[in-house]
Amino acid sequence: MTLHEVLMMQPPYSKRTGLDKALDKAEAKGSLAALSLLPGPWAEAQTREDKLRLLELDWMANQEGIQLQLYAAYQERYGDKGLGSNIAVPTVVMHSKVTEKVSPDKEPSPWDSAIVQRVMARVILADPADAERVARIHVRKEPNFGVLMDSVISTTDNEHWREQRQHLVEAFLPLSSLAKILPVSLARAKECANRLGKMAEDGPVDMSDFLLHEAQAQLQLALLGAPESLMEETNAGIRKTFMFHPEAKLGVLSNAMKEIMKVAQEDQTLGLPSDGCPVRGPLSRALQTGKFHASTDYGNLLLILFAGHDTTGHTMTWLTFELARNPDIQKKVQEEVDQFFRCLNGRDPTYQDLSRFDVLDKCITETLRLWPAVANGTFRQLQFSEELSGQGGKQVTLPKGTLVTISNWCRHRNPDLWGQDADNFNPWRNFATEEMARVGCPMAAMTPQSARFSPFAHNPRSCLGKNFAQMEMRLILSYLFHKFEFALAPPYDALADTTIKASDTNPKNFRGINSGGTMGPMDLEHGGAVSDNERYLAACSEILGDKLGSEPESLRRAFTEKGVQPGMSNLIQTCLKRKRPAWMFQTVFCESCRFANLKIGMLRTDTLYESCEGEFVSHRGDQAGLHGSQVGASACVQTFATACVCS
Ligand code: HEM
Repeated sequence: MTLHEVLMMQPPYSKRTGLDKALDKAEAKGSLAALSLLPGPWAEAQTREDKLRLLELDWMANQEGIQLQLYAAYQERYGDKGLGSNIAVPTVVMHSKVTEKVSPDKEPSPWDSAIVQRVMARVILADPADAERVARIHVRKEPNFGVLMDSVISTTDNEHWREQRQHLVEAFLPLSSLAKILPVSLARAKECANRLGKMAEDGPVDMSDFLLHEAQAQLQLALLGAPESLMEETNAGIRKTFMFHPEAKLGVLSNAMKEIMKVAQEDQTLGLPSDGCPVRGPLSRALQTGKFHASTDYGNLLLILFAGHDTTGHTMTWLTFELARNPDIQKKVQEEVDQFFRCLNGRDPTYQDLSRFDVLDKCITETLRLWPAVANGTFRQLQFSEELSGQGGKQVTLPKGTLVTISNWCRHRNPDLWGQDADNFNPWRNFATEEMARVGCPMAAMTPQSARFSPFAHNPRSCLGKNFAQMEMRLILSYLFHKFEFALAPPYDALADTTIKASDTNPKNFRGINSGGTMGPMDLEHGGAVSDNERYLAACSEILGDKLGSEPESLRRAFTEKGVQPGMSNLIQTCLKRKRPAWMFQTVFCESCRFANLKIGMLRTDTLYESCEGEFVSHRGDQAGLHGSQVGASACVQTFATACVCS
């Protein structure tokens, strides 16, 4: 099993055991210093109760996928530059931490890490100049992607990042790699248009699911060189696991990874440009030839299976959604793609041909602005102290180690940067030259970016897969808009003329759900919001007052009628009374298959407090039938279950 699969067994809301202690520790360690330097909700939190409520709301908003909208509401309420205000928020983070005691007979190593929760301050950088500068010079990541081990996206060691990046980048070179694998991508794009035609015969199609499937297919077939049968077998299962779908099955993701690794190891026809043979499945080849530790290869495959499909699938879904809402623009795209195919006069497009698009380019760029699939942008931890813009234009100095989120959401939606129509889809807006992608030429390697726009993050730690994403999106979308006209089916048709605002904190309204790292559309057919949003609504209304209209009042009444006091502190206290054991993980690597085994250990919460200084880990292992004997107070952790995929 992968750690991601184990996390899938967690309840939607973590048990808040120890939040009080964690807050004490954070205050004692100075981890909340940024909260007094920048505007934000903390200044209004008069009592300890208020502070705990803020932390609980932040956690719940995260679980609901609405955290960025909440931050936008904070910016409008507490900052003096609206969505352009740098603010600071208190938050509960999940950080990976090298564990000293995970195995008594073994020295700690970077990949023996546990996921720990801490209370910390997070700065949301929204001032465009500050955002760009910090992204470019503070390359060090926050350690919040522990599930991905020490992969290129997650490593906090800048040298290790550089080595991986230099090695993997060859698979994404526009002319020497992508142009060579385009025929595989193209064949799948044609197939996808046929597939949609058949599906549409039975009525409306869930385009989000369809496009996520196609993006996963493109990734496996073209970049990883996997056989079609393996792709079809694993596609849906991998996606369900990543989205914590209720039908997701344990072991599906790890078995798929094992099979894909096997192909990468055994298929002699795979090649990178530098191998001097035809380029095929270049990314699989790159994953095999890096000479990195197995934890790095494992993390990179896991990362690529997720980031390589989810981002692109969501971007294409948002684009289709916006064109369905804007039939005039859709018509212009259709005219352009029809003309594109006419010019080809029956031959297949090449990579260079993709440079002919203009309207489609503009629509993709506008989609990346309005609905940035990676809406969080990037998470950094300051490598040295940094001066940036505070309230009233005053410069403030943030200490080294401060957590900084260079969020795309607020900068991409800021009317001061984009005009009063910032919440609307307008591909004709005045994008700067450096914001537009150039696809199909050597310049395609450039990252589309500016101070106000960074859908793929800023260089040097920008997206590695952007060139592939730009290529596959143009292929898929040109075939789809050549063949089909898209309209919104019920219940989505009700959204035809609505403006979806960046700071709408009501989880019941249609919105982007930013969960698991990417922002996809809310599913109106299967219950809408993720979970439990009455608690979120009540907490949100306590903190943002009238932001949610009258609804919270009726909820409050409903709570009172049932004899339940609304307010998060009750929930926290209830959890505190129930002392539950917690879980810890260690991943070790099999000598023969270099693949991961996950060891699952159980911790006593009281022991954990002593050993981990107020940090806590909690998982619902008991619900997954992973019972083990509880260890004595003297030992910190006992490994009792090993899930090996090499058998
Ligand atoms: C529209 C599609 C995509 C968008 C909007 C996107 C966006 C991003 C963003 C914002 C980051 C920075 C994240 C962070 O710092 O935490 C990133 C990193 C990354 N992306 Fe993408 N991505 C897309 C497609 C892809 C694809 C198709 C792949 C692989 C096949 C990929 C692979 C990566 C990798 C490996 C990194 C880490 C780079 C590093 O840290 O040096 N992405 N992406």
